Amino acid sequence: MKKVTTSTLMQLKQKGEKIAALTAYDASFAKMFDEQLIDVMLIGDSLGMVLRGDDDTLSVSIDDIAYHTTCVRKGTSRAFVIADMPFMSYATTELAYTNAAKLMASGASMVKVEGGEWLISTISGLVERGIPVCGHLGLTPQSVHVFGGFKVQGREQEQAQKIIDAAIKLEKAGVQLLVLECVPSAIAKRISETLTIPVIGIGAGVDTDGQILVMHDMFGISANYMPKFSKNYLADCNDMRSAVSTYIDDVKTKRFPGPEHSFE
Ligand SMILES: Nc1nc(=O)c2c([nH]1)NC[C@@H]1CN(c3ccc(C(=O)N[C@@H](CCC(=O)O)C(=O)O)cc3)CN21
Ligand SMILES: CC(C)C(=O)C(=O)O
Ligand SMILES: [Mg+2]
Repeated sequence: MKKVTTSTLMQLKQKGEKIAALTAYDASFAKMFDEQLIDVMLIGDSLGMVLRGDDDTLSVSIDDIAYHTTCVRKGTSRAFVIADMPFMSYATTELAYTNAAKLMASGASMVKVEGGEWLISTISGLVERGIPVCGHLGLTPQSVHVFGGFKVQGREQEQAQKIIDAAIKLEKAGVQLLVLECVPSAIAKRISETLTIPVIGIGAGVDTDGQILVMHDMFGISANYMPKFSKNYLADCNDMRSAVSTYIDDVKTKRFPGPEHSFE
């Protein structure tokens, strides 16, 4: 089967076809998601919360992500695999190079970093050295203590404009994909229309170029809590494979997310 690449994702956006993504942390689930034709799998630093049971993502290490990336890579034959750079692993450009190299060597095809303006030179340096980068704006969970909680971002005009400007700058710096988390749907729509690269939303409304969920939320089994933007796809089918394929189908047909999973 033909592998999903950055060009495939770009083509999906150009054709107006939605990108379906899930987090994955091990080979068995990765294989199941891959067989159901998920487009993208992310080894998220959310593993600190859903696997380890922490209240935030801050204590996840580069070795944690590298280990789970190895696991996911072994279960994947088609999907595009992205690995999160954990908290402080890209605090300087030099650190970013060393740590991104570890994740690529573990089987990632792209790394994801949280932040805007301050990351521009790090991102262009990574891309110039051959490491594809995914941006992440809006609610960036590694800044939870700066935000004072997991709160929707971009509700005030000035803050919204900052996110829009950052998205444009990230694209210019060379990111080939952007995750937008917990921002008002109208802002996510505007950014998705403005950028050439695909925008994948989580709690960002139905008008982004794709959707991502934490797999445990999609199965309704998360240890801590269930964010409003998630949906339990096991609730009315009782079969994991059907839950995954219904989620993918709902993303492709824009049945997910509904207004009840989105913010104004
Ligand atoms: N299980 C899980 N799901 C996630 O989506 C997720 C993680 N863990 N860990 C890493 C980050 C943290 N995320 C979170 C966590 C909580 C909220 C939350 O409680 N949001 C409120 C909105 C609050 C507001 O209105 O400002 C909500 O009601 O959903 C949002 C994102 C997203 N990511
Ligand atoms: C929620 C997604 C986008 C993420 O960054 C994670 O799972 O860590
Ligand atoms: Mg993350």
